[in-house]
Amino acid sequence: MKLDSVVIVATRNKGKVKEFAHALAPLGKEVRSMYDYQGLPEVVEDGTTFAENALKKAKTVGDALGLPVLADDSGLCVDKLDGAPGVYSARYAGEGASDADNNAKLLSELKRLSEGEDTEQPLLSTASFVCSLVVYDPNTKQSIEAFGSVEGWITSEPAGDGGFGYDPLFYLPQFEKTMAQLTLEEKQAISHRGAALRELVVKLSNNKQ
Ligand SMILES: O=P(O)(O)OP(=O)(O)OP(=O)(O)OC[C@H]1O[C@@H](n2cnc3c(O)ncnc32)[C@H](O)[C@@H]1O
Ligand SMILES: [Mg+2]
Repeated sequence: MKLDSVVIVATRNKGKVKEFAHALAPLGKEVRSMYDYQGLPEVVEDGTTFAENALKKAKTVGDALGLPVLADDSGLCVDKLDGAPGVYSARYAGEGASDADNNAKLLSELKRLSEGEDTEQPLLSTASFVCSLVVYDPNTKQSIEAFGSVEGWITSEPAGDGGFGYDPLFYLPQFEKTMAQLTLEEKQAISHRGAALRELVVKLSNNKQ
């Protein structure tokens, strides 16, 4: 399997679309998303793992279009919250929640846990962003998977307006910045999605089917 010059990503997340378009442009690829096709089925993200949900997205959309499709299921795992919000990251504050709602919920959960601690710390917990990617070809039923992650801290002081989702709360000590303060290039070089995409490109180039 190999990626066509038009890469269809089974997503409705515009932040993801922007990152994939930016990352794949140097490889001569144009990115399309679910916004570019009419009448696609909704994907029910009821898997218990990121990989399961990514495969479900790629299969649902790939089967509907009859074309190979790339899908991304990703999220934030916060150590002090035992890995939450995890696969529920997009709907942490409820179905249809905005990024702002989810970020507010995350801060309130973490602040509740640190109540009574005598020192006021801006860094509330270690955390990781994780990303499962799957490319699925409905013609051969073959799928190829890749995974990436990045470690950081949740900060009580949101900063930056780049990226999307939980980026303003995800602090990277090595940069002394949040993910939302990085450029698209900088984010891609260190992010879960960047790492997963690099792994996927290697796997695809080694794949002879
Ligand atoms: O399912 P699709 O249509 O791809 O879009 P989505 O936004 O619902 O995406 P997910 O189901 O994979 O949920 C992942 C959530 O995790 C968060 N997330 C994932 N990657 C992120 C990133 O790079 N930066 C910040 N937050 C991220 C963000 O809140 C996402 O909504
Ligand atoms: Mg989703």
